[in-house]
Amino acid sequence: MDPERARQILEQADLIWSAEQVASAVRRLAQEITAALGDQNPLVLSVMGGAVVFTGQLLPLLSFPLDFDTLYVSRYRGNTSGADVQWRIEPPERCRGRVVLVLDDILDEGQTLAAIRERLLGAGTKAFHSAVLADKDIGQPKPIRPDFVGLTVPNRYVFGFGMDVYGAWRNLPAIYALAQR
Ligand SMILES: O=P(O)(O)OC[C@H]1O[C@H](OP(=O)(O)OP(=O)(O)O)[C@H](O)[C@@H]1O
Ligand SMILES: Nc1nc2[nH]cnc2c(=O)[nH]1
Repeated sequence: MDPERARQILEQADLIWSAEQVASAVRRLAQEITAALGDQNPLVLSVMGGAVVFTGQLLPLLSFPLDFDTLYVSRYRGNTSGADVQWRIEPPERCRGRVVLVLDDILDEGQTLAAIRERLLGAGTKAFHSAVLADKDIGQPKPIRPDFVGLTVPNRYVFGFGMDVYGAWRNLPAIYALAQR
């Protein structure tokens, strides 16, 4: 995106969760995940690209044995509304028979995470768990409920901490909502 436009979007956006609030939520999630899965030797799968920052902050706080790999699934593809779920990196073969923890940045309508669960269970995953940094309050039922949720965000398009706005600002340490027109 044109950098001037990116700066303008950030200036007009509303701060939803500060960097310290997000970091605190990640620390709490690490404790909850450790208590639940610390003796399960899980395969942790990070959903590229939005979960990259969440994953990078969370993994060093998980001080128990685990394996790590990535999935690459995309539904929004730089837009602010979702389309079909497209797989760019499929689940690894080694998910078979494993306890799996999927990390994603945001649960919006839940279609992406539900599709991931279906694909992983179909590929022989023994137990599926999921953690999302942000759960969007869409006011409607969702097809999946994550085991671990960091923060709730309002029913607006949000960005920062791995989440993009038209491709920009994944690098922000806090979470913002796009200004409403
Ligand atoms: O709950 P849903 O409505 O299905 O939306 C959630 C998904 O949307 C985002 O991915 P996106 O398709 O934007 O790709 P990205 O991770 O590359 O940003 C996010 O990372 C989730 O995977
Ligand atoms: N960046 C971003 N990606 C999403 N994917 C689904 N909802 C959202 C959202 O609000 N922001």
